[in-house]
Amino acid sequence: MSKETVQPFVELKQVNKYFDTEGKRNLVLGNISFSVKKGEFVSLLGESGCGKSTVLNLIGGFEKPTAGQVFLDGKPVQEPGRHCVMLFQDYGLLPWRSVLKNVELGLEPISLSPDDRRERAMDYLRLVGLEENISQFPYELSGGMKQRVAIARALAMRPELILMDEPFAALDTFNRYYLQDELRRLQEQEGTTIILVTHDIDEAVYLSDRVLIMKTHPGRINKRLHIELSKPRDRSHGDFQYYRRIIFEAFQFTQPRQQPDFQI
Ligand SMILES: Nc1ncnc2c1ncn2[C@@H]1O[C@H](COP(=O)(O)OP(=O)(O)OP(=O)(O)O)[C@@H](O)[C@H]1O
Repeated sequence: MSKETVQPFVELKQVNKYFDTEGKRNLVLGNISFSVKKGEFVSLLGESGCGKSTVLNLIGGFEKPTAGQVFLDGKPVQEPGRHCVMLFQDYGLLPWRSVLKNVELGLEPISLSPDDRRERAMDYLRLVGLEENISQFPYELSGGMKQRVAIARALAMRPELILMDEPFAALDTFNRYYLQDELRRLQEQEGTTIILVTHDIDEAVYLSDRVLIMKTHPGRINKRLHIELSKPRDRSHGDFQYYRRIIFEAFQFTQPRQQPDFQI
C-alpha cells in the first residue's frame, strides 16, 4: 500500500463544537477536518482559546462533537478508552503513591500478575532514567522528574495514541529540552502516535512531523505544515529557522521587511 492510501489512524470530519455559556451558544470549533497516520507526531499550535484542548477532548472521547465525526482506527469515538491516554501539564500523579506505584496505577485495569506489573513499570521507569527513584514520592521530585513519571506511566500502558496537553509548559527551558529529546526518542522506539497541544513554536518544530496552526473565533485550522527535517533536529540550524519563520508569519509576528532609505 502506498503511503497516501494508508487509512488514517485518527480522523476528524467536518467537526463543529458549540458550548452553551450563560444562555449563549458559542461556536468553539468551526468545521475542522484533519487526519493523523499511525506513528505520526502532530502538533496543534495556536493562541489561547482557539480550541486546541477541545480538539484533544473530542479525540479522547471526553467531549462529543455537535456536528461531524471523530474516528479512531476507523471506528467512531464514543467514549474514553484504554487505547488512548492523555498527558497534562500538571502531571496527574497521586501524592500518596511512590514513583513505582504511580506507574503501576496505569496498569491496574490490565490483567497482569503483580510481578509482571512491577516488571513492566520498572522497564518504563528505566527508559525515562528513574530506576533509582522508584521509592520516592511526588513531593520529593523536581517538575521534570514528575513529568518523566507521567510519561513512563503513559507509555507503560502501551497506548496506541497519546494526547498531550502542553505537557512541558510548567518546566524550565533546560528540562523542557531534555524531556522533548526523551519524548522524541521514546516515540521513535515505541512507534506511538502522538498529538501534542502546545503554545511553543520551537517545541512544535522540534518534535512534529506535521504542525496544524489554528486560528480563533471560531477555532479552525488555518495552516498545515509538514516539517520535512530528519530527526533529531538541530534547533540552531538554518532549516529549523526556516520553519520557525513560516510559523511566525502565520501568526503575523514577523515585521515587514524595511525598505532601505538609500541605495548603494
Ligand atoms: N466545558 C466548556 N464549557 C463552556 N465553554 C468551554 C468549555 N471548554 C472550553 N470552552 C471554551 O471553548 C473555547 C476553547 O477552549 P479550549 O480550552 O479548547 O482552548 P485552547 O486553545 O486549548 O486554550 P488554552 O491554550 O488557553 O488552553 C474557550 O473559549 C473556552 O472558554
